[in-house]
Amino acid sequence: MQNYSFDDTHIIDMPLEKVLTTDNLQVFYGDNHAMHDATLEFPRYRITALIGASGSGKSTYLRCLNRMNDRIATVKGKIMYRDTDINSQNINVYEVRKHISMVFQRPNPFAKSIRENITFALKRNGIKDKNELNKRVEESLKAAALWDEVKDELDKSALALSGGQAQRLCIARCVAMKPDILLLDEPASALDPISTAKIEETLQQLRKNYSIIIVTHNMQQASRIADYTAFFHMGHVLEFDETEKLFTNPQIKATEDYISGNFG
Ligand SMILES: Nc1ncnc2c1ncn2[C@@H]1O[C@H](COP(=O)(O)OP(=O)(O)OP(=O)(O)O)[C@@H](O)[C@H]1O
Repeated sequence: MQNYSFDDTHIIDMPLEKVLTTDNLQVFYGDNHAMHDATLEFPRYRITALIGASGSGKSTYLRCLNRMNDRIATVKGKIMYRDTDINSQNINVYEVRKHISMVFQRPNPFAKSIRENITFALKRNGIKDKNELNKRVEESLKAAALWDEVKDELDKSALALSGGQAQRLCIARCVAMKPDILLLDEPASALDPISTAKIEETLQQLRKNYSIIIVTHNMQQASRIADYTAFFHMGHVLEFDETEKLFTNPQIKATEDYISGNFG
């Protein structure tokens, strides 16, 4: 692979209201310094895509944002959310995850009914009122564009759903807790094109009420849905800009080579 300078970067300051920022974020898996100095600002009510080749550090970075790397890696630097550094030691990570929720690559519904997939965390957080629970089930399934398909079978097993439906259920499960930020790690990579399109539509709708950060390998997907895009290369963020600018007029050679398929 061609050597690109890690000093040559183009990272814009976020002109919109910020929902989350990382300041000099670094991640170590033992001796492997997997993420170097990631300093980024994420906008509220927008979609930001993280792109880059396999192993460039996208998932590593994303997992830091709601402390999913605890016990796996050493994470240094600041992650500022509502004036609090959520990367500091004294933070309750379960509280963090109520505000910053993660959807994984493979749909992972619980072996419970569709309804219970949604209500499980709500009940654990003290919501017992049946009407409130029913309301949250309906609202979150509607937000994830799944309600019309499952409203008559809420008590059936979630394991009977298709992959695309199961992934939308996982999104609904997050949304039911009313987080601020949704993190998605390649949520459509295991899905067919129709299910992928449905997930993309769902994310476009969710963007009105949530701030979304999505890892994707799919550059068309990033250019279709993301307002801002960050390009990762070998554990460095080399470029961050409005998606349209990054794809039509990249400022960094590595980004240009990656998006034009001349990488490696
Ligand atoms: N749990 C882990 N333990 C040790 N090293 C890890 C772990 N997860 C990732 N790494 C290493 O961190 C680096 C970045 O990997 P990461 O999975 O974050 O990249 P990525 O850009 O998300 O790749 P992909 O697109 O293939 O998912 C790689 O060198 C990888 O081997």
